[in-house]
Amino acid sequence: MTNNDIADAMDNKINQMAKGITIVADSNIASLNDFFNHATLGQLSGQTVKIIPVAGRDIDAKLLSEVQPDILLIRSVTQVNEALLAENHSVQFVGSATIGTDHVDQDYLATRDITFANAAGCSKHSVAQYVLTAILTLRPNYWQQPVTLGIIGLGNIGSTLAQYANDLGWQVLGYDPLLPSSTINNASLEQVLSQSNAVSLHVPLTSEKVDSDAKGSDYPTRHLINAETLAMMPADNILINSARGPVVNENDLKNDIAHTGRQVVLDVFEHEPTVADSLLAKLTIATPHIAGYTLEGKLRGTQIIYDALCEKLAIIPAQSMSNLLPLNLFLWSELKANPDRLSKFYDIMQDDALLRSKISGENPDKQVNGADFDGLRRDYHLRREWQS
Ligand SMILES: NC(=O)C1=CN([C@@H]2O[C@H](COP(=O)(O)OP(=O)(O)OC[C@H]3O[C@@H](n4cnc5c(N)ncnc54)[C@H](O)[C@@H]3O)[C@@H](O)[C@H]2O)C=CC1
Ligand SMILES: O=C(O)C(=O)[C@H](O)COP(=O)(O)O
Repeated sequence: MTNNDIADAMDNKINQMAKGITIVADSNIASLNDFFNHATLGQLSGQTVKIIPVAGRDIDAKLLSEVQPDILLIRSVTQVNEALLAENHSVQFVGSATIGTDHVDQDYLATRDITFANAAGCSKHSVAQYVLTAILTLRPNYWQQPVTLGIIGLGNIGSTLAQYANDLGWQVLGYDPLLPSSTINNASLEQVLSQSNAVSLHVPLTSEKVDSDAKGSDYPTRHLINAETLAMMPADNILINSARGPVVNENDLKNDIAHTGRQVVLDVFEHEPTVADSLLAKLTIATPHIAGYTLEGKLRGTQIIYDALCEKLAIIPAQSMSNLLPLNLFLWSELKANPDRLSKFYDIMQDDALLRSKISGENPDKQVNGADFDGLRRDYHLRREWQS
């Protein structure tokens, strides 16, 4: 690019901004049009707003090169990196309405001076409630008896789950090498795996550090659960993964279940969005990456990136999820007093049955295919977050 080209590109950009804001957004973002419209952005910034909703997996380099949007709003299924943005010269803000950020190359965005925001903590109660529901559906006696819950990763979700566990009178054994020790961060990985009745994973997906690569972690989580760590778990210890699929080595998991008969609950899968029947058939509960999919969890995700965009545009937010939420009658105190109402609060076995119904008998590989997995997520039923 010559200096003249750069000057032309900048002129084009200034003209475009004068015309308005163009947003390409994952159509699965909850209440997209309620948060991102002329009244909530345009009037305040003095620009028109054009929003282009696209299925998350269809947001690609070609589209972003043709449309040249100013804003990109995504969820977890869009990989944001140099390959996606190399031919785009316009994006100034990327917002992901998710907690996880493993799909975003934040270092690359920084080299392009693109602001990034994610929705930290947005569905922490929803995911914690999913985990409790799974455990208490499989072991209803745990409502009344002493239980040791192992939690790996004690950030927003893990620590919220620990609060519910303490509220039920359970003991928590937690492991998080990146946080100081505490009443819940109180054990080694081996102790958590070997001494709990159920172990739940709440870590981000991270890889090993390679040479001086700053992206890796000193405590990588990819395949953290493998043949060696599974061997530390007694056979009657439940394993729950609602973090990211590749945290668990699925081949090792299949072997472990074949030998131990362990009860395993997966919401996320190593080869998502496809799920092989050879794995699904061995799982006690399987759901299509919906642990955080309550109305509240999804709306909070949208709210957080909307607020971050308003900050970027230097405008005061004009929309709030409280305007969009219907009355919520699901009270944690009521459920605790009436454990038999659990399936009315959240019927996790219905989600399990829907996923299993997508196994195609005609397909020799027998698997849930990606379109069906994504369809279940797109058309997910209304689920509410329990209130404290
Ligand atoms: N299934 C679903 O619907 C959802 C899944 N998630 C997943 O859950 C993950 C956790 O979410 P949050 O708790 O909100 O994240 P967070 O960032 O608040 O906490 C993650 C914790 O994991 C710890 N950690 C990192 N490496 C570790 C290791 N090797 N061993 C033990 N601990 C380690 C960190 O120190 C941190 O405290 C997200 O990164 C996302 O991938 C999040 C929301 C919904
Ligand atoms: O927040 C996260 O991290 C999640 O895993 C999401 O709840 C999953 O949602 P999608 O972005 O995949 O819809």
